[in-house]
Amino acid sequence: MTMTEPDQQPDSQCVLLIDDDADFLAEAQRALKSHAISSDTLQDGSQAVHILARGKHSVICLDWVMPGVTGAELLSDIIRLFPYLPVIILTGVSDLGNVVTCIKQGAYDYITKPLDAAKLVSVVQKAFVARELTSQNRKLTGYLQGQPLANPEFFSDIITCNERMLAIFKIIEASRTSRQPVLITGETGVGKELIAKAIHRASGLKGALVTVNVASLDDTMLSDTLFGHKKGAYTGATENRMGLIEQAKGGTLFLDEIGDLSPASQVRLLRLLQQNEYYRLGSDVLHKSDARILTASNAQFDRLLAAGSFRQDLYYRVSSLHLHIPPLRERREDILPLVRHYLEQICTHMNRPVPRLSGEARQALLNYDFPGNVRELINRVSIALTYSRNDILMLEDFHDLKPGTKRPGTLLRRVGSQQFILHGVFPEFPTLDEVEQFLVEEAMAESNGHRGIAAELLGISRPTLQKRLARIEGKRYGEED
Ligand SMILES: Nc1ncnc2c1ncn2[C@@H]1O[C@H](COP(=O)(O)OP(=O)(O)OP(=O)(O)O)[C@@H](O)[C@H]1O
Repeated sequence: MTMTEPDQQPDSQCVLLIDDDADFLAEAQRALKSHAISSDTLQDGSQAVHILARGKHSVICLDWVMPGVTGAELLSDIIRLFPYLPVIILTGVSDLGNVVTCIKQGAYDYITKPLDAAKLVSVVQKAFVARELTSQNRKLTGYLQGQPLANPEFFSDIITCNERMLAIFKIIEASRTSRQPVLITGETGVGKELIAKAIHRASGLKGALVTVNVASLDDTMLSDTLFGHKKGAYTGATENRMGLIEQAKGGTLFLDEIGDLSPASQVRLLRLLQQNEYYRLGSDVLHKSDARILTASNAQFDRLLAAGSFRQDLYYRVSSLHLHIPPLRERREDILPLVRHYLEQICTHMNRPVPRLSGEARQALLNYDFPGNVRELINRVSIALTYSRNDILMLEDFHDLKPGTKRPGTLLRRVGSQQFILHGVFPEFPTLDEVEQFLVEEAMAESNGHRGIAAELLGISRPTLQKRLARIEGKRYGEED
């Protein structure tokens, strides 16, 4: 039997210390506590499995030599029942010969007695990270094997049916309990800020999501904005001011455009990430920060690193997890659902009926590269609606969009494990009539309005096409079939 992994990792990182020596347990517990690591102790190994089954602990420290149930016996039980939990063996120097055996058996690491407090803390901290990575890997493997999203509501404001985007959602879900920094990259307008919001939502952190665009701030303004200042720190600092880090307490600090940080600001950010500590300007009182740090940039970091304009150590720090959002031209199946979504949103706002798209306009939108990505798409939809009061948006309403040639395969490609591209064209499962109208309009667009060619493409006679076109026109103007 293997105990299944609890769905979520424990909120707090808690160690279970198992040793028959009460003094050793007290000393180890004190050492961990001084680094804000909580622990429970057990002097008798016979209760260990029962307690671990509650799922509270993420790391175990286990004495090798104990009366009753020995460390060796317990280790094999723990590895069999809780294979995802790192076990650190506590052993005397004279028993070092056993270490090879227990590491081979699956123990994570060992610490020798008498206790070296710094060593204990450092091995336990590493084990927490290992535990987190194992947990993320297990979840990811499950997802990639086809499990659906467990919490689609985290991503409800992101319109997509693209496989790479869905994989990013799954990574966010799998790492939702992590407090490590995340770097989000991608071209301008791809939705990096929306992804940051989703990460914050998924984290369940109670504090706020505080966003700062660091590109517009020089070194002093950045320090002032992030860390705050003490009254009198500089001319004009007439009041104490709390920094945004403090506002993000218990929450998330999202630093946008970090590729543009000056060298001095990079050093400040590195220090904050390494030590989770900072001083307000003009103050020598040290403040602690527990805000999760997310960063984003549309820069290409390999170039910045090669040019030496971005510190390598900072890059490694901010990119514990690196999510790259693909541009819209690499996920064309998202274009029409996004157009429809924003048509509906803007029309609701303008209190007008939602127009349809002509086949030509639809084809041109599908073929356009959108260098400004979703932001540009929203602008184009909004401008088209401003120019056209008709109940059908024509190609001419989308300025500068050239009718392109159809990309082979785009419309029929399978996306995701259960979704077809049909969902990329129709918001809901379409009726036969809707599919027919779509195909007729596509054929007319493809043939540049030549009815003979369109009829041939559709495999019907010209008079039949004529009838269907008349029916579509009739519907458009509210006539009965
Ligand atoms: N998949 C999506 N679904 C719905 N709206 C989206 C999607 N992606 C982006 N948007 C919208 O597009 C606009 C731009 O998105 P966002 O600000 O998140 O992009 P960004 O990558 O952070 O851009 P920049 O690098 O310029 O800051 C926003 O209005 C956002 O709501």
